[in-house]
Amino acid sequence: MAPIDYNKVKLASAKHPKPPGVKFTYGTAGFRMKAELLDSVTFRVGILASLRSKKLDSKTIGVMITASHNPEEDNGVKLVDPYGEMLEQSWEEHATKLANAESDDDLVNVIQDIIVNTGLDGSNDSSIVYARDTRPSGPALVAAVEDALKVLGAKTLDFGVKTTPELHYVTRCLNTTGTEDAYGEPTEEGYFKKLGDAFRELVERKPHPSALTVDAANGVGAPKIRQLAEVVGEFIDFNVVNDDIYTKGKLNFQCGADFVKTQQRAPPGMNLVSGVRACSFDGDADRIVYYYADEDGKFRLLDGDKIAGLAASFIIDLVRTAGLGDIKIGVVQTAYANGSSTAYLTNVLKVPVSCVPTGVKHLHHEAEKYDVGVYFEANGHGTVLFSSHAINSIRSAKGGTPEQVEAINRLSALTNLINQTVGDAISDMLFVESILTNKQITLKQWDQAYTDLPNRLVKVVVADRHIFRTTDAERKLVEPKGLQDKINTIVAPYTEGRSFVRPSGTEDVVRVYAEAATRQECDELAFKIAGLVFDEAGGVGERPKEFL
Ligand SMILES: CC(=O)N[C@H]1[C@@H](OP(=O)(O)O)O[C@H](CO)[C@@H](O)[C@@H]1O
Ligand SMILES: [Mg+2]
Repeated sequence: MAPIDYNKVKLASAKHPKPPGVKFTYGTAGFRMKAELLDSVTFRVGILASLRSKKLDSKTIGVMITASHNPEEDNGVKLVDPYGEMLEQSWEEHATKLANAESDDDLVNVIQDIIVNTGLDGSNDSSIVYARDTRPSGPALVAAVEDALKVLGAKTLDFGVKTTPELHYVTRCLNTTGTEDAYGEPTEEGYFKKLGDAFRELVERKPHPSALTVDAANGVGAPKIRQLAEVVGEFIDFNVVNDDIYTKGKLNFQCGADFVKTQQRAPPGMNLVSGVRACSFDGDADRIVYYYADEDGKFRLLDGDKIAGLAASFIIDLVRTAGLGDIKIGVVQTAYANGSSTAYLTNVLKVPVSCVPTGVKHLHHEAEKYDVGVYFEANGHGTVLFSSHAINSIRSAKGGTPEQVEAINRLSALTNLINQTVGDAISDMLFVESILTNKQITLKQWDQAYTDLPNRLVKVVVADRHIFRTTDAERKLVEPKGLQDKINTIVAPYTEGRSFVRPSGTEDVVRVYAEAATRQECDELAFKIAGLVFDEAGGVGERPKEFL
């Protein structure tokens, strides 16, 4: 217990000056931008982490240095709350204010304001765990965080080069060790052992599938899959590609989950012939998409929506077989979920589906409302949350018949296999593999659950995207006034047509999404709506072109 020494803070801060005039915002994914602009930001995020820990009775806070699927020259930093969740939203504003303090004196003022506003005790102890992905800019940014933590006397644990979900996992473990909510061993070995044991429980005694090609985006997922292979290698062969974490410029370049989802094709160089099973991680391994080539060699994507459908149908069957009918299952999506996936969940699986605004924190919170909440963004970020009611029901269930006992054991293993703190490419991959193994189905059979409607996502650059305001989980525009009526008129004649417009939370663009019964109708619709937005809302640069 020691009060904050503001002179020391100022001296340390002087070594991490804020680039004048730059405006920083703690957004959906924390701070993210060109790495060269981030030194002062990471130093200050170190301060914020310590304050957050002081506020929460010295619980351990996580700091992750990553820019996920962004280009290699970018980096970013975000905080993880004690149970492995994203930083509480009300603190995002404190993060933004700290990052934007122009001088060392301003910084001290902002710290003092945060202390007063949040009623925290500045002399409390603080505890921080931090990690980074494989970006070359990572070590220097970690050093900036360490400078801040040192000056505030925080207890620290350097978790090294890790995936984002590993950091979320360890943060929760550190805060629950010795309690009845104990989440696991707070080490990387503990993480792999937890996943490995659960996977073994789910797949042993079943015929193994063929090898899985894993595109690691030339990122941190590559070394981690090798470590995973040491614990699950007897059940599954991984063929890791795009695993070069050393050559400059390769991270996320023409590979990874974001490339595959947006380009709707395999990474160049991957030999995706019929019969190959493949998946892609993103740069910090918290997203995954699957894909394969059909008999004609045509690329087929199994995105986050398909994973949600597979997961929900598997869990519904297990819960039913286990006789645990009081466990209520729900699925959470965003407006970007393919209309066919929503129809499949609603009409075939008959499971409640909620639609929430874009961004994992919205999905996570909504999923907490169910006993078992499955959430996935179409881009492949998602997980399954089991409420304490569900976990208690599963753990205390006995089961009469062998089928019941087996279903209960499977559900219990799933609660350990699935990383419930955040979407996790490694955990989600093992989850999907265990379902495919249990059902003894191929990627093609999984794909046949429903057929995606052709869809297109277009970016439109406008003078000021902040004039766009939405409602109804971002599916309707409230402002600019009158624009939604015009969109409705354009969409109306299209079979199964749907289109919505919203400002991006991570890029300076407006996103236009469209889907319709055929590729041609979909592209025509996307083109018309993008053109409408450009014409009516101050489009900048080139007017959106027709898709050929
Ligand atoms: C259409 C789309 O994929 N949007 C992404 C993107 O958000 P935007 O607000 O659309 O820029 O980045 C978010 C953070 O990574 C991710 O959660 C989200 O799914
Ligand atoms: Mg990511």
